[in-house]
Amino acid sequence: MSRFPVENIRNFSIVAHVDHGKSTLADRLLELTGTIDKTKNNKQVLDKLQVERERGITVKAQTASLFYNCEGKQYLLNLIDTPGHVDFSYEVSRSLSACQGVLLVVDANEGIQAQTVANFFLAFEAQLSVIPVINKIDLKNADPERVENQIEKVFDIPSDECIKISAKLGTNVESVLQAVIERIPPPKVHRKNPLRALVFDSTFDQYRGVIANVALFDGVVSKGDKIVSAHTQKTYEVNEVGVLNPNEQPTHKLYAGQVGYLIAGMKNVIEAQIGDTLYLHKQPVEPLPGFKSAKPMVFAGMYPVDQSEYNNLKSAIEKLTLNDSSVTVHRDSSLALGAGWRLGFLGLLHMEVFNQRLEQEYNASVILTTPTVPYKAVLSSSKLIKARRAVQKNMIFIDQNRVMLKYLFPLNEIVVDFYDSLKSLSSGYASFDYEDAGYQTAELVKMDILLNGNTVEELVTVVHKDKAHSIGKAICERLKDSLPRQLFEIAIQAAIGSKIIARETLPIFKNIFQYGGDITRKMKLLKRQAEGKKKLRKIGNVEVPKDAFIKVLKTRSSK
Ligand SMILES: Nc1nc2c(ncn2[C@@H]2O[C@H](COP(=O)(O)OP(=O)(O)OP(=O)(O)O)[C@@H](O)[C@H]2O)c(=O)[nH]1
Repeated sequence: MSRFPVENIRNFSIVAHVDHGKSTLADRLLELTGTIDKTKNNKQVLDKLQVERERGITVKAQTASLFYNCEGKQYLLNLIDTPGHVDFSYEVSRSLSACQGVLLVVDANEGIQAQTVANFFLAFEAQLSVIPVINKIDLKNADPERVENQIEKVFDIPSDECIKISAKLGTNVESVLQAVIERIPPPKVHRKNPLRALVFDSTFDQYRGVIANVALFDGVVSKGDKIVSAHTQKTYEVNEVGVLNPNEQPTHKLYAGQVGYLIAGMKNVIEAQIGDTLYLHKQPVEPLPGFKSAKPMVFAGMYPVDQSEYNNLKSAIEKLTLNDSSVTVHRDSSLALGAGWRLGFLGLLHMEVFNQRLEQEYNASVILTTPTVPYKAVLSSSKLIKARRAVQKNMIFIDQNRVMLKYLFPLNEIVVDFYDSLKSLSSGYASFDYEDAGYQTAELVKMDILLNGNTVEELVTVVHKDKAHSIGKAICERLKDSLPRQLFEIAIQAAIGSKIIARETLPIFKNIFQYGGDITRKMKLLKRQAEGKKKLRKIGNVEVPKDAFIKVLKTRSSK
């Protein structure tokens, strides 16, 4: 790694609105620099997680070091591919701390969207060089000139600085690499100073412990060095250092200005804080500023399906939060569900992805309660508190066809279904981003869902008074559709305090043996029923499959 003096290093991120083509551009850059084989059908190579491949979205920022020859000089380019969805913007802001520039990718057909604006300002505030890249110029409806004008108008970047490419076909991608070298400055670091390494991400490997992604601001770190964590003041020996290429490739050393990984026998989340500074033993330094902590917007209770799984789930949550530090975790317990946690997420998609990763990567089976947002309640006998609707704050025309509107919304009106409704109403044209605007007063009620008179803890929710009836009715109808019939009638009710506001009745189950028929079919049915029982939760004497909770959650979204 000593072959790369600081002036031959460029650290940059790819940022964009969701689906504008970041991961596809990253594939082409990996191919062009020979990091991955060009002959293979490479698709979103840096999206390594199963959940990313299944959903076709990036949820985790990924780092790759590329080696590139330009005019006789060898460059080391450290690329960080970031997620586009608003729920994962915390990943973006952290990644930018290890960079001096960004490629701001904009779809040549869709033009500037909400996360394009949000990401531009993240980069601008961090004083990074911004290279606008207009992607998908191969599309029939592409209009790169219109997008150039938008970029000039909204971001004040001269249109001749835009690079027009097709990441899919590879058209003009080489000029992106040229621009990275010419327009992004090398990092401002000092190799002769004592080591200062920022931990900007980390993952947990079952055999090797914590693998920390580090950006070196000063000095050098070598295998065998004794290092100290500024956060815990614990000392460790470095077992391995290296670069991600895009898989781990050990190197004996990492030098200031470089980005790579480090393994030093850290075993848990408390030892490996994201934002921590590592320095050499006996050479203490002023720690780097670290990161603002993420502010969770959506909260849900999480419990093991089976209480004997509590410790396994605890360890799975700890390992996964190491890789996703934006999730907040507090111990919680419920009479009905036993011991569990209250988790805070940045949005509903974030919650779904976290749950899916727990199931896929840690084989955990969990019950999640209805997501809620935080409230501050002032107990008062008078009716002073008035509900507030969205209030328009301002309106800016981006060009003839596009307008940017700012509103003040109650958070619970937007986290669940707002984005989907906006997309369908605008035929996919409108996009959306949000930030916290503090607490407001509102008329809210706590709504219980009862099965034969017993409260279903997972479905207790806070709703606006005016919407309680329609949401309660929809939940009861959906529960009726998704609950299996049982040997007795079930009353499904929505209640506010002692007042019932909606009711459905699930009729009695008819035994399959009444119909006679093929014995093997009956055995199959019984076997399936027995397997299904493992995933059942008993509420009073009513058995509720886990799927039913998920279906009901989705009902709430559509109301
Ligand atoms: N026609 C065309 N399609 C492209 C181009 N670049 C990307 N795509 C397609 O656009 C879709 C989204 O591309 P991705 O690279 O996954 O987008 P992304 O910005 O990484 O998405 P997120 O990480 O989820 O935000 C995929 O179906 C790509 O095949 C391009 O240059 N031309």
